[in-house]
Amino acid sequence: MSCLQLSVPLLAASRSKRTAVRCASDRQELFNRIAPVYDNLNDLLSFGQHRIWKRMAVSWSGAKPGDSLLDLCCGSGDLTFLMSEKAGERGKVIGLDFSKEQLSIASSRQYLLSKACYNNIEWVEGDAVDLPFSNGYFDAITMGYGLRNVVDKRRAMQEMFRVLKPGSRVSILDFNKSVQPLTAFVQEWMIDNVVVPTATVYGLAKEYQYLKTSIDTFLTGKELEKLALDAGFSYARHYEIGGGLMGNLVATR
Ligand SMILES: C/C(=C\Cc1cc(O)c2ccccc2c1O)CCC[C@H](C)CCC[C@H](C)CCCC(C)C
Ligand SMILES: C[S@@+](CC[C@H](N)C(=O)[O-])C[C@H]1O[C@@H](n2cnc3c(N)ncnc32)[C@H](O)[C@@H]1O
Repeated sequence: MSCLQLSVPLLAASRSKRTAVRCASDRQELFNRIAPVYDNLNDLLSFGQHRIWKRMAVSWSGAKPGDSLLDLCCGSGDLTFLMSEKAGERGKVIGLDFSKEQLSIASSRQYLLSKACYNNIEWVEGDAVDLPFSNGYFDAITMGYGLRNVVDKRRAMQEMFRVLKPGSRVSILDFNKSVQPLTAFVQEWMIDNVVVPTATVYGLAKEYQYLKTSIDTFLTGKELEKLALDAGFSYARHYEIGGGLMGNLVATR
């Protein structure tokens, strides 16, 4: 069984350093594989709603003109481009990801979209659990659909705390691991009966089946708030959006 199917208890029990590294590389390869169709499938499968959820995440980050901003697990750059528009030409945005293919798509989109402010973007290949930035460097951080995919979530939260300026915010958008049985049922039904069958057409059934496992083994809103407070954040609040299917954690350093 690949670690894309392992539950957290199994993963935690067998978590040698080697297992965690293999799991991270399995996920890195997964996002490299889906990179060519990732954006189109997100638009198709959420009827474009994911763009609204991403705008909400960026607004909650408090990003403003002239800021130094980080979009963590940037993928193809959706939130990076939104943060770039917030920072403006006086600001700067770093989009960090460990998938070469996702960063390649992001860089191509930057060229094709060719908005003046997008010159403030720098793409960095790196790991969310070992950020190549000094302490207290960023005015705001976004992380869209990334935390659920990071093996060592605690370490990633500690790194976000470290590189944020005091009083600044992180805004973390992801699927919501709902405690409401009906919401959880609808989310699972959509993935099983719409998302995976659609992904199967592109030969990516396994990759999108991982979505369900990763949500099942994710943290609830309350657990995410505790993760942030344990990392040192002074304030943390998780908001359910998209009818409870998605959630956004806002934490202040
Ligand atoms: C932007 C979205 C998901 C990004 C995403 C995150 C991951 O961790 C993945 C892992 C493996 C493969 C793909 C992804 C991935 O795409 C959210 C929207 C896209 C979703 C794929 C669609 C989810 C459908 C919802 C469960 C129901 C939507 C209801 C609709 C708004 C009426
Ligand atoms: C679902 S995509 C999200 C992309 C983008 N933020 C968005 O909202 O569409 C998750 C991204 O997280 C990246 N990722 C997962 N674990 C990571 C890690 N430990 N370090 C850096 N990037 C990571 C993957 O390569 C992938 O591009």
